[in-house]
Amino acid sequence: MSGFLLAIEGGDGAGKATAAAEVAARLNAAGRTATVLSFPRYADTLGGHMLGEYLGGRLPHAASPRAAAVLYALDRFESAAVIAEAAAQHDVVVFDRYIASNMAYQAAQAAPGDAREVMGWIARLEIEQFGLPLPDLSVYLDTPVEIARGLILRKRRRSYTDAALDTYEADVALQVRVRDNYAAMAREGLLGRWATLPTVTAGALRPPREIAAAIVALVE
Ligand SMILES: Nc1ncnc2c1ncn2[C@@H]1O[C@H](COP(=O)(O)OP(=O)(O)O)[C@@H](O)[C@H]1O
Ligand SMILES: Cc1cn([C@H]2C[C@H](O)[C@@H](COP(=O)(O)OP(=O)(O)O)O2)c(=O)[nH]c1=O
Repeated sequence: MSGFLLAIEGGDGAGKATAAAEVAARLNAAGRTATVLSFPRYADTLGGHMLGEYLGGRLPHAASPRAAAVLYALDRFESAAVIAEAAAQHDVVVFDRYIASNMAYQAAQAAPGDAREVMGWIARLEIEQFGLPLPDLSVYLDTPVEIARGLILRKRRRSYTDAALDTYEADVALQVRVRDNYAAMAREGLLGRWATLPTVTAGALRPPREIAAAIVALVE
């Protein structure tokens, strides 16, 4: 594998998909080759299909954090060849969510005393057992929960649900714990190097091109 693996991370509605697309466009315009891989890959893997059922509330039982984590990890495990191919053919592969998403979200749903253990368990599952590559850099898009919520409501309809907010997005307390978990991962350098990028200055969202330029500067 040769390409630089850049993970864009953050809560729901933080602006990850927008930033990932802009970063790839900027890199391509500057003569580098870049591509975006978005996880979960709902339409492309068995794990992704099951996750669509789960997030759309169509599975009969709630899954425990570790069980849900296995589905997300399976979606990436099934995508290993696609990741390797993307990295072989591009200078930069931009992930719109990667392993840290699983750690942040599933630990946020574990019992408080079990959260750290769940994060470590997921990292070991995905890196050591499933053999997925570590990212070279993870960028945490730091968007306040109330602004992110407004952005979620602007998103187009998702493939797996007709609801404006999916099961996770509807839960504000969960989104706050997700933020805390990302902050801890970035502070402690779990899964490698991190950069935290505030997307709001003086109460206003920074334009996507400015956010993308800051990310490209970090990659370079
Ligand atoms: N920096 C920004 N300024 C204004 N609108 C944005 C910005 N980033 C994202 N959006 C809009 O907010 C919505 C959610 O953004 P998206 O990138 O899909 O978030 P995520 O992938 O983190 O869930 C989309 O409608 C998108 O066009
Ligand atoms: C990729 C990934 C996502 N998630 C969570 C975060 C989101 O709340 C949810 C769906 O991912 P998301 O990227 O928000 O999909 P969409 O933009 O189509 O709504 O899954 C995990 O818990 N683990 C993972 O590994």
